[in-house]
Amino acid sequence: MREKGKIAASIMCSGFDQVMDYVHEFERNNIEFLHVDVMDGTFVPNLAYGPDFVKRLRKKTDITLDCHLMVDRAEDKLDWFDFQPGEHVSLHYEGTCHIQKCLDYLAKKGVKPVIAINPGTPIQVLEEIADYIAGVLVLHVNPGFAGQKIVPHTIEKAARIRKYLDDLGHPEVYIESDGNITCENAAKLYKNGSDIFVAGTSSIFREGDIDELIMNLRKAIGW
Ligand SMILES: O=C(CO)[C@H](O)[C@H](O)COP(=O)(O)O
Repeated sequence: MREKGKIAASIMCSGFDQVMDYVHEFERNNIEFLHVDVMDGTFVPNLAYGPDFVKRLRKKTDITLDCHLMVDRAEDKLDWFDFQPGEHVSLHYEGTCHIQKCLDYLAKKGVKPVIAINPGTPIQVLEEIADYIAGVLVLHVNPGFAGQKIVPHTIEKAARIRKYLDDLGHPEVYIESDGNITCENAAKLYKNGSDIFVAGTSSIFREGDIDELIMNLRKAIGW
């Protein structure tokens, strides 16, 4: 039987003054992960949370952090965050020439290493690193900004990734979907094999009752 989908709430979508209010709502709703976007202004054309924010946030909540590093040369920056065992950290295939070394570094720290791939990156890049990853973060938008529209082919790309990982002998590697995860897109992606859903302005960070918004997304992903 297929497991229910999990939610990674994208804290970048909360506004600085509301971060902890949202975190408390997510704790009350048993949200599985807090997705923290780290942006360096070169890998993506935007700036977002840095190491101090990550270190403070982990002290304030028991929800598992799921840090998405949208940075160039991740190998120079991994030490800055003091990542803890059990946390999930995604690194972009496109952002470093030393991806295997970076993934290995995370695994040795007890962190779940996740590879992130942009919409235009072919799934075959997973072949050489499938042994070193716990998950694949599939970008359904070109990363950098909330509120974008899904790149259409990425919906079936999730299904191709699931099959590719299974064929490589890695059914345990999960798929996480990020970018324009509306309830409608989430339902299609869940059907195509995605396991974790980054919830941003398209689903839970919008006008309305937060419990209801979360429940609507949960219903789309097998609850
Ligand atoms: O990674 C991101 C942007 O690069 C955000 O986490 C995500 O896209 C926000 O969600 P939404 O697309 O629903 O606003």
